[in-house]
Amino acid sequence: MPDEASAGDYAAMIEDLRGFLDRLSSARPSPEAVRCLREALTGWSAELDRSQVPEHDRVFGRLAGLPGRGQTMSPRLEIVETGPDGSRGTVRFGRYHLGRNGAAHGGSIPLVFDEILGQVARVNGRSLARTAYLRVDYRSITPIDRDLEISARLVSVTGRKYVVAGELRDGPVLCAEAEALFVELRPGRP
Ligand SMILES: CCCCCCCCCCCC(=O)SCCNC(=O)CCNC(=O)[C@H](O)C(C)(C)COP(=O)(O)OP(=O)(O)OC[C@H]1O[C@@H](n2cnc3c(N)ncnc32)[C@H](O)[C@@H]1OP(=O)(O)O
Repeated sequence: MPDEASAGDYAAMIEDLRGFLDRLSSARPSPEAVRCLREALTGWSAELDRSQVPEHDRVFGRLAGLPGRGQTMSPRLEIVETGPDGSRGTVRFGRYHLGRNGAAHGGSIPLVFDEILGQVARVNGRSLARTAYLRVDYRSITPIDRDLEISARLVSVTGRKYVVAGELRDGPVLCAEAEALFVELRPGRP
């Protein structure tokens, strides 16, 4: 893991990357801009090729406590309260997550539920738990570009099985709800 100072830089860089992806996905760049962008990206890919590491040494997604834990795969999730029975926070779907007509892409919603529900299972699990199923009901469109409330609560624990439920709300409007089963891995299972 990076030290505290460089973790701060890394976190800021991830925020920049989110902003970049939002702008890219809502832009209609000129051919010249596309050429320049491609050149810059090729240069950065070559630079990053020089610092590739095994999974357990990487930084992406492993900065616990940071919004989105320092990754850009799922929408930006900020946990504001967490405990053994659940957690709640805010999530913001950017323009990058736009499906159509102002609504977030349906596939981006399970991503964020897997994150918050998985964290609740992990707090309760003695060891790593994996998602066995994740069911999402879409109740109303999920708007992009504003903070939404998201919550997760532990429903039951039966042996290695943790059932966790969640809700995504835009003020009084229920956008989506989810239920997932996490199964604690048997010892020695990868
Ligand atoms: C900073 C870091 C933060 C990190 C925080 C990060 C949070 C993000 C969390 C993300 C987590 C993921 O996305 S994980 C990635 C997506 N998931 C996966 O790849 C999982 C793939 N599936 C598997 O590996 C396996 O099927 C498991 C581990 C889920 C279960 O296998 P197993 O351990 O052999 O257990 P098994 O005997 O099959 O099942 C145990 C019990 O669960 C039940 N069970 C199993 N699957 C199901 C199912 N789909 N639906 C209903 N019930 C099921 C069985 O009937 C049984 O019940 P009974 O007979 O005992 O009553």
